[in-house]
Amino acid sequence: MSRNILILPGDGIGPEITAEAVKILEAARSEGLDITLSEGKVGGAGYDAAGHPLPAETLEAAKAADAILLGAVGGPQWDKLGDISLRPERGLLGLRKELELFANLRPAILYPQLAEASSLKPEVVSGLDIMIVRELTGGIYFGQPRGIERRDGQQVGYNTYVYSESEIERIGRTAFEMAQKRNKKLCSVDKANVLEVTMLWRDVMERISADYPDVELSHMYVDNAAMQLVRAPKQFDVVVTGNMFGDILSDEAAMLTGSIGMLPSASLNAGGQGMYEPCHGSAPDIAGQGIANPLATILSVAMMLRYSLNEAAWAERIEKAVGVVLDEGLRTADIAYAGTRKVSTSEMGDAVLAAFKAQA
Ligand SMILES: NC(=O)C1=CN([C@@H]2O[C@H](COP(=O)(O)OP(=O)(O)OC[C@H]3O[C@@H](n4cnc5c(N)ncnc54)[C@H](O)[C@@H]3O)[C@@H](O)[C@H]2O)C=CC1
Ligand SMILES: CC(C)CC(=O)C(=O)O
Ligand SMILES: [Mg+2]
Repeated sequence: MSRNILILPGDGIGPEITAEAVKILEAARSEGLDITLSEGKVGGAGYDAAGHPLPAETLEAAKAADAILLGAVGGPQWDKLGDISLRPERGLLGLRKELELFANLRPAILYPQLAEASSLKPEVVSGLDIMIVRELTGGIYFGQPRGIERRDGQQVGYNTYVYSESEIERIGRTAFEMAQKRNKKLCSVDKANVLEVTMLWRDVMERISADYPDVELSHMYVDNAAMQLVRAPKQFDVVVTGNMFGDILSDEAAMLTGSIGMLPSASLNAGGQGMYEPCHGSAPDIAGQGIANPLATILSVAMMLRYSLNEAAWAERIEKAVGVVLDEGLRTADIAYAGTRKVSTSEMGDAVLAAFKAQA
């Protein structure tokens, strides 16, 4: 049966990078992978077309899709919208919440060819392979109450950091299962020395660890984790953390792999449906210049094939194609250094496509 994939390019560099990833999906389809592609609008593009960052038509198509590929949302032209519920980022948050995509997997893997592009010394990062498991539908990004209001003659802004036991338990179990499939080491990152919500987080992680006796559970405060990630990142294998800490730590981890343009992600719900997107944003500073790195988006397609479509062999072909192109010395500007050949977004996409086809 044909699997139905919804493409949501979004804003800024979103359309540029998803176009390169779609080339790979179309090549796979022409070689026999049974998929159907359709496209929708989200974020600022959704607002401009339909007056809402998550148009009803897009939400309906997303619910019906077997998997979604999203570029990125946001941009300065929409930051001025007075009604914050209409801003592009709310479209993305709405999609995550409506589809209950609570488990966000962000693998920070250093391709050996990019050791020199990493922000850290090659010996500190060589062989780096961390899986960050970020809770995606709760925490401070969703907690109520939230708002900005006048109190005592001045404006006060507030958000609520809230997690229920069941929300912590389900992301915890996802992380323990991931650790079981990998190196049986799980580090839970919290701020349990200050925040009650993360004291509960730590207690739940401890309680459920009894069901995974083969996994070694450790705990780390988020400030220390941020420091350890740049001091000795290879001490981590699977990291589980809440929505905001995971957002921040994964951008930090991206730089260990050479660039934010290298980090793919999968956002999964309990039914295995998934949305796949690069970890970066819409990069308005480079949008329209044809210089964005499409590899995080292309690698997100590999994650889609592995996690939602159960097509690991196709996923491996994509990952291998990326390796071939890096071996050839091709680099977008963000990962270029002396001795490599700087290429545009579409040249990089075409090179990956050629390396992908060469494995047919
Ligand atoms: N998942 C999403 O759709 C996300 C959306 N955003 C939105 O994106 C907009 C810009 O946010 P920023 O904080 O600037 O984060 P950003 O991730 O868009 O950009 C940060 C820096 O990384 C660079 N960069 C990002 N992706 C790149 C790529 N593929 N290749 C080369 N360089 C790349 C950018 O040029 C910029 O200098 C905002 O509106 C923000 O809300 C931010 C993060 C995630
Ligand atoms: C809603 C997004 C802008 C949050 C984000 O930065 C991310 O998911 O990486
Ligand atoms: Mg982010």
